Amino acid sequence: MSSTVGVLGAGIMGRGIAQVFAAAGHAVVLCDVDQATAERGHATIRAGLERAARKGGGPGLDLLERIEPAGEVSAFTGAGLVIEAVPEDLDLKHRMLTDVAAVTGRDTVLASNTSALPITAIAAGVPGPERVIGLHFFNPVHRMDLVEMVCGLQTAPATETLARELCESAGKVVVRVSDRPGFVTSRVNVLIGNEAFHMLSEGVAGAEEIDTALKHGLNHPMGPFELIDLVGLDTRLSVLRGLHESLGDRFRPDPLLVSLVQAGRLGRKTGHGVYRYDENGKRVPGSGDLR
Ligand SMILES: NC(=O)c1ccc[n+]([C@@H]2O[C@H](COP(=O)([O-])OP(=O)(O)OC[C@H]3O[C@@H](n4cnc5c(N)ncnc54)[C@H](O)[C@@H]3O)[C@@H](O)[C@H]2O)c1
Repeated sequence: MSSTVGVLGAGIMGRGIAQVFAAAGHAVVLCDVDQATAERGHATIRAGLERAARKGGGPGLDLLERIEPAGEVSAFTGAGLVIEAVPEDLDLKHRMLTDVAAVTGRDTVLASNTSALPITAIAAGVPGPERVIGLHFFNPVHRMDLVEMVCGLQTAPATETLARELCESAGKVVVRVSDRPGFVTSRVNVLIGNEAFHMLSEGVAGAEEIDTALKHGLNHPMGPFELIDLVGLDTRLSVLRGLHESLGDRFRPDPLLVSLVQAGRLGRKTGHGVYRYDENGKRVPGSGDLR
């Protein structure tokens, strides 16, 4: 089987996934809506590696040569594994994997990095649904070891084996979970984040105080608002909406989160979410002043 890995979507997650597979020695094709967007993704990976190298860390710049930007899914022909990391939208993901299925061999594993959408529904109607699986990576991908491997009703055991082997070859710890809404991690994580917004809206404490309390009192490595700004408020809202629909009222998105997304405050990627960030991505002191 080919060890070439295709990544569809050169956003936050796609770039991270491309980087870790390239760092593990795989050839990677990184595809987005067009060539220019894919090349911007490649340049962003380079900038991150250069930043890490200046601080004396990171895997080095050599891996960039193994990442080929592409503007068409036809570039995935010959890949052993293709992972989609396009926005959290069932129809879009289903459409994209159907397009990828048309240009890849029947033994290519087709994976979705969805945070919470059902793999069985994404796979339904994709030619060869037995090769579709969920591979849920975590942000930032180069620092977070876990991959939740989500098996849909149609996922074949051979698909599981190949997907596990490839993820482990990139140094990941793989946990197999069933195809239930939110899997394990998203289900817990979005509840914590939503509760943090409820507390902020009720005036229990300010954003910085809530973040500090969970880091220092509950040993969370990041506060819930720091994490939401990293993940993207739009992504978090999509996940909550999906879980609200499937699991009921306890996942109803907090109105403040909805308003922030409507205002375009999507987190670090737009420079403003719960907190504000300067042009170097540094948090502006005192900017967590939402009430
Ligand atoms: N952000 C996180 O922390 C995180 C963590 C785990 C999983 N996820 C999941 O990963 C997926 C991607 O999230 P993200 O945060 O990287 O999103 P993002 O908005 O940063 O990136 C999405 C990318 O997909 C591209 N895209 C959109 N439509 C496309 C198309 N038709 N063809 C090719 N590319 C297309 C966009 O141009 C963009 O580059 C989502 O399903 C999300 O739920 C996100």
